[in-house]
Amino acid sequence: MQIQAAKVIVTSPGRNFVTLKIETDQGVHGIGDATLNGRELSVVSYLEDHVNPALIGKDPRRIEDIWQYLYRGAYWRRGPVTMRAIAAVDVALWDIKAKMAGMPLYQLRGGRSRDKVMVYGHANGSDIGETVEAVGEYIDLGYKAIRAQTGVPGIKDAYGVGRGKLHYEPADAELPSVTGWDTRKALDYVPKLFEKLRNTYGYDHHLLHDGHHRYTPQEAANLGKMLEPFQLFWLEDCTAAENQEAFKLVRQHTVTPLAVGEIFTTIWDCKDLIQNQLIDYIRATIVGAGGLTHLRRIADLAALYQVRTGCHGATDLSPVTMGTALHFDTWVPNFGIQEYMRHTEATDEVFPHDYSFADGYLHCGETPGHGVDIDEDLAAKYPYKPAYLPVARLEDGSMWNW
Ligand SMILES: O=C(O)C(=O)C[C@H](O)[C@H](O)CO
Ligand SMILES: [Mg+2]
Repeated sequence: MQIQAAKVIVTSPGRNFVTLKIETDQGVHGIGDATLNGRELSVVSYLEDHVNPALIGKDPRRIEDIWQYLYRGAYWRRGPVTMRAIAAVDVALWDIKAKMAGMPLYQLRGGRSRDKVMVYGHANGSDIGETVEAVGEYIDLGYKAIRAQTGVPGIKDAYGVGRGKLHYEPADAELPSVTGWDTRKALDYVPKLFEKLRNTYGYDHHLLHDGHHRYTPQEAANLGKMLEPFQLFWLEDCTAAENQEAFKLVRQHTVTPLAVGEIFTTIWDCKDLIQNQLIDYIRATIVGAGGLTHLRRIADLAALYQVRTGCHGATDLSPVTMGTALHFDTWVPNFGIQEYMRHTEATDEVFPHDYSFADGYLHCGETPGHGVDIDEDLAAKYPYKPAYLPVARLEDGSMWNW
């Protein structure tokens, strides 16, 4: 069996997605997601110029060997561009293998560990009142877990505050737009949101919050401590995770559970936080961290330390990643939760898929493979549109973490 063709499809049904399609001499094809929000074309070039030519003629069943060939063979290791390209190849090959086996992907991983996958949705509003209302709408939709973000008086376009109710899309400008940040104001306002949420809806639902790398370790510890009475499911990216020693300070001061890892690209980024038990949930995901082959290693390491998974699932991860993540989530023993931001209808049409949402849970389908495909004719109707994530600046003009 041989790989006959590998092509990259760029489409923008509301936002940009990069998809790799691998075709075999047996008529079976597989697809993988290679989307890197705001830097999409760099992965297109990595695949078209440096990876795809080397795939032709290879045996698509040798997934592990091809993974190692692309990782070790590049010499230049890790990084978001390399690892997304590898992830796209890896997922397309697993799709092919599962289709050849006539099985849904989770069966090849070892079968079901659970019946359904608990997800969290994104509730946001321009102030506490609006966010409380948005959380209520998610509760009405059946969600068991909800991430709550609020605008903060005095901060221009605080992180996480979308324009629509169910869809949140920060990458919306041809050049990065400038948003603001002020830790003092956020530390005063955010705990009040969670107090109001618990007073309004009680403690039956899981609540989550994303600090989006903005607090210093001391400020993050302070926030975690102030949020303790409201029993969050997790506080995410409370401080930047380049210097992972910093998490010791956060951990010493708060028992609020911590989640990190949506920008991690390999097990090496996760290792110290996991082994030192400085986090409770690892957010690495299929497209970000080298595909199913590599994410499974991260999950197994995490299991040794009672760290659970919480795969990133924002809208910049295509339905291909969501479908594959759901097969992973259905199998992985140390599952925690799955993020689920709904894609737009146009995106769902371009990527027909068999997963479905009911009562706060996502269910992966039983179609052989990962259950997601791409309608190439429809995809061609939505050409690439440059779109960037915003940047953040403090009031005095200093650059800050977006
Ligand atoms: O979903 C989250 O937790 C995020 O932080 C979303 C990110 O801002 C988004 O994926 C960036 O492209
Ligand atoms: Mg996040």
